Amino acid sequence: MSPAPVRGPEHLTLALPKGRVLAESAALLTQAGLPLELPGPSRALRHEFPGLTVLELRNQDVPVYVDLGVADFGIVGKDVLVESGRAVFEPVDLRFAACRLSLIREVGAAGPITRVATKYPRSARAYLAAQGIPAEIVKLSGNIELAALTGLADAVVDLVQTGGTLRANGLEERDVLFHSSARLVVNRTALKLRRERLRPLIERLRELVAAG
Ligand SMILES: Nc1ncnc2c1ncn2[C@@H]1O[C@H](COP(=O)(O)OP(=O)(O)OP(=O)(O)O)[C@@H](O)[C@H]1O
Ligand SMILES: O=P(O)(O)OC[C@H]1O[C@H](OP(=O)(O)OP(=O)(O)O)[C@H](O)[C@@H]1O
Repeated sequence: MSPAPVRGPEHLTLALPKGRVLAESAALLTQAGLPLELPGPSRALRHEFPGLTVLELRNQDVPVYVDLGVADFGIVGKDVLVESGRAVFEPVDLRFAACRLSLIREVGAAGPITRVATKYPRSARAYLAAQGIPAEIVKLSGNIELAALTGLADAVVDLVQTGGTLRANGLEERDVLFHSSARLVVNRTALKLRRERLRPLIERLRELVAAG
């Protein structure tokens, strides 16, 4: 493990997820005054700007980097944050990437739920326990809806936004576990050590979100 570079309190390290959250995060942070111009398609995983390092991560890794303090702050979906179980400070609901985590079955499916497929086992387990449903949970990595279509599972827990994926596949939403949107997350120690930069940034993001 190479030692982490020593950075002064004026330097910030930001964790951003690849994928659908990236572009809007970069646009919002630019509006908030960060010197952030991510390159187009590139294999680079770390980008350096004046006073700012940006790490490009998988969604699930953002809470890990922020909680362990390798990144001072980041942006990630509430769904991923809940699933991570990490108690990072979550000062701003950024409102974009809005969707919900739902229980889904084939249209008209009846009978008990005995096996549930999901990318969100922790959230699914908590929900099933609260409902008193003693189902097995199968962790999958993507295209979760296919598990209900193929009989791998008799229900799935997955994200719904427009409902287009459900309609296209003869599935229906039976319950909503919780609503999700992108969140600003901040390492608690960094908030103290780098407060002169992080506090104004949090305030600016709050204002931008409130202004819609
Ligand atoms: N259809 C959707 N509409 C709106 N927001 C969504 C939708 N699907 C996912 N999201 C939100 O955007 C986040 C990132 O989604 P994305 O599709 O980029 O991740 P992914 O490619 O499935 O994840 P990874 O490859 O990192 O496992 C999700 O965690 C969720 O908060
Ligand atoms: O209600 P909708 O508007 O159809 O959106 C929901 C779909 O969007 C996400 O998938 P995504 O397109 O990111 O593909 P993925 O399964 O590879 O994550 C999610 O997993 C659902 O499948």
